[in-house]
Amino acid sequence: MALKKEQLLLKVNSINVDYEAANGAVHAVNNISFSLRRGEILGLAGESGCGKSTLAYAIARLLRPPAMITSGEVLYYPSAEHDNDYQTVRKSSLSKVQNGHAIEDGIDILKLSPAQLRAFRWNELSIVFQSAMNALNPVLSIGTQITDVLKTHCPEMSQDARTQRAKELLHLVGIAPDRLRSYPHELSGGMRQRAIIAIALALKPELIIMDEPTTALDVVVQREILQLISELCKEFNTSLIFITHDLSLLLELADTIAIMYAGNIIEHTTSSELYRNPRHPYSYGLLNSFPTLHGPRRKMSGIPGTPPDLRKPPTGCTFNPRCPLAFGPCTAHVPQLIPLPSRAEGQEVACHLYDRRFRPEGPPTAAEVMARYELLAEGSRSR
Ligand SMILES: Nc1ncnc2c1ncn2[C@@H]1O[C@H](COP(=O)(O)OP(=O)(O)OP(=O)(O)O)[C@@H](O)[C@H]1O
Repeated sequence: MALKKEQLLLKVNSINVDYEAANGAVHAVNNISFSLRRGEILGLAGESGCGKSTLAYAIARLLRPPAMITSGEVLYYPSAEHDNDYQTVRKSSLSKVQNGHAIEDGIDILKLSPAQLRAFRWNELSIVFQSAMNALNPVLSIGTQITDVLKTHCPEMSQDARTQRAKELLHLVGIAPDRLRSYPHELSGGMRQRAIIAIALALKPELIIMDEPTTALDVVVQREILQLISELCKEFNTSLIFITHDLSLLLELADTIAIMYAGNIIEHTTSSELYRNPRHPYSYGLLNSFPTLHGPRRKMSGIPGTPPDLRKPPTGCTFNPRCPLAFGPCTAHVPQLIPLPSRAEGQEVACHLYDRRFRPEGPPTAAEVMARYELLAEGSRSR
């Protein structure tokens, strides 16, 4: 999607990640490119194993062997303005990360040295992992865990100022500041998740990555946490990459959604556009695989079949063996993620059905896609 320069926070260019294995490399992320605005909440969705975590961890430089980033760049454009409280800290962390490069040119995260990465993490980017609730240290109070982050990254901050900041952070995430002395086991699941979010926000990073942060919580608490995340991102203009296989969550939280399939982004658009007009047959199937709380009732069909083996993905479009609308070009050519010409919001789709060279009559209607899915489902039931 085209962005004004000052809005741009992250630009991922043609990133590829493989997992090396004795029986062949797993192509977990395949030539993915996208941009992220300041303050944007981007949801990454797709079935288990499609590469969501690998992509996010590649951006954060958290992958370890056998994972290998084989090519690409991840350009980061931090804001030139600094929050008053953190002016000195950010200035010094950024100058380490920049290493003489102008911010306008972007800083390639993939080229940062270990020392630069240390300055980059927490200050510029923080991460909330899967099963984050268990990431808290059981033998340290919540307050100590927050002040430890501040101590490591803002050594010049006094103990009193750190405690004050920890109280502010707890208040921000809806935990009473007197809980500073509580240990993780004394907090409910939802409160522990809030504490994790407080830690992620401690140094006011520009970007947070959250990988399935709410899956262990019940639905009501999950909604409360999502609401909190959304409010905090808006308040601080923080960008968020939120990973989940639960598309219904993303439709409520995210500004934009990238749907992944077998290591590729196959559709990238706004949440509202995806909900109203999914374009890729896979997005359509995914949306119709779960009930939504709002909007018109959809007939649920699911997507018959399973994702491919990423060591030997099918030729052409990787979704073609499961696609109810696959036709000639789908097995022969790899579709590229390209903007739909008529879409002002920059909806991008990687599907030959939208390529007039292959389908001069234009893409199928939603009713046509649905009818084909039903046929496919009937076929797989009768087998
Ligand atoms: N250490 C590893 N060695 C080999 N293959 C791996 C390794 N880790 C992940 N993979 C493979 O890489 C692909 C992408 O995995 P990844 O965890 O990124 O997917 P995901 O979409 O985040 O899945 P989930 O929703 O289940 O977390 C999968 O096919 C997975 O089997």
